[in-house]
Amino acid sequence: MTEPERAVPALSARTRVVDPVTSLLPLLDAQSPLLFMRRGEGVAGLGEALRLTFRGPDRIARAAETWRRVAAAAAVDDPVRSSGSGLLAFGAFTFDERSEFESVLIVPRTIIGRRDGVSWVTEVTVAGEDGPHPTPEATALGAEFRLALQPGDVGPDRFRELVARAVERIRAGELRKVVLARDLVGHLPEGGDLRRVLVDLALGYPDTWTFAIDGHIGSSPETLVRVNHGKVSARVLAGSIARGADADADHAAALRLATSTKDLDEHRYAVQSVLDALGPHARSGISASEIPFALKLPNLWHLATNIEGTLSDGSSALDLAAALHPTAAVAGTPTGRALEVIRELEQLDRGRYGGPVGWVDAHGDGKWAVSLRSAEIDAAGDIRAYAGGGILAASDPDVELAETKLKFRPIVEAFG
Ligand SMILES: C=C(O[C@H]1C=CC=C(C(=O)O)[C@@H]1O)C(=O)O
Repeated sequence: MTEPERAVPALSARTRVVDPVTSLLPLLDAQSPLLFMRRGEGVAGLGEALRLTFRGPDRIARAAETWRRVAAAAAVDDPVRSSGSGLLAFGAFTFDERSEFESVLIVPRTIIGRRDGVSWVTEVTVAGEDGPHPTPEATALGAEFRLALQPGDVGPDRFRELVARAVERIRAGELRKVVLARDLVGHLPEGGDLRRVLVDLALGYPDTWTFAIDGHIGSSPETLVRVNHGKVSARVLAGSIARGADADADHAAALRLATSTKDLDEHRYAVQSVLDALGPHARSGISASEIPFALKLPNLWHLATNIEGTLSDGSSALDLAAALHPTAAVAGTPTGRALEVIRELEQLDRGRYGGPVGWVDAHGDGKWAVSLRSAEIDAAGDIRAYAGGGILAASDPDVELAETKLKFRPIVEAFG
């Protein structure tokens, strides 16, 4: 059944340069922060001028189409012309089309941006409404809190069992790779200031995308897709190993990862899925380094490949997120079979974990990460965090469990 085209409001966005903002974090709303930031630069949002929600199989493509119409109907005055200035929508999309969670695009009333030493504020007005714009004002962080996240629906033993079952099915030839995840749960104390969690994530993992969108927060090292003036880029991650305890052990770990057939295979599937999805949108070619490099994070080494190209069809960053999701870094190979196996074995609602999170502007430029190292926090304060790993024929359940512990570290420590 096709959904009737929804009416879109006429938005006006006006951007102005402001005095340098030293940190975006104290400006955020403590309970419903909106943020997409890396190395201190990025965008933050206050209030909501527009909230669009999507569900089902075409949720990302429909969001891209609706956003195209919102942007076409909008009046944008943007003298700053930086990445993230002007009109934009933050978005968070579910991993699975069957999720109970909503996929959202949110246009804040006020957007604060920071890049290359320039800070700006964009005020968004909805035609026919001239409600007050929230004033970006730094406020003191609320009381510190510590909470211990506990095993959720897929506890450690069950996860090991699921990995073993997945390995059997891969060895039987049903599929080549599947990404299985497990969960941790907890409860946010009444009035808990989520900016405390974001500060820890941003300080502990400065080279990752720290995000907070519609109660979904995390720090992801993986760039799903970035579009800037017709150029497209992505960073694919898949294949992981623990950091070593000292410099020699650390170097040896990176070398082990870079020469591990299992991890190189796991990585190859993830890169191929991104090249296949981007290829039709960049006819003059997409370039990817032949050999992945080892990306150092505070908790892990990952195999990483940077991908670049020039768009040939005017796709927006959100169109490309729709084409790319789910990559083999979060689903598996072949995709359809991997999704079925994930549903059957995990029986978890991943929410927006593993889905695209980021922003798109009125020109279609934008930055989207794959939500990893992340958690859902609902209105009642219930928290569910997720971490997973790519399973192949050679996977060992104990090793995979240990890897998820490392992947949980950013979010566990930020809450703890
Ligand atoms: C699925 C996750 O990581 C993906 C991204 C990087 C490395 C991965 C791996 O080595 O398994 C996963 O594909 C996660 O962090 O929950």
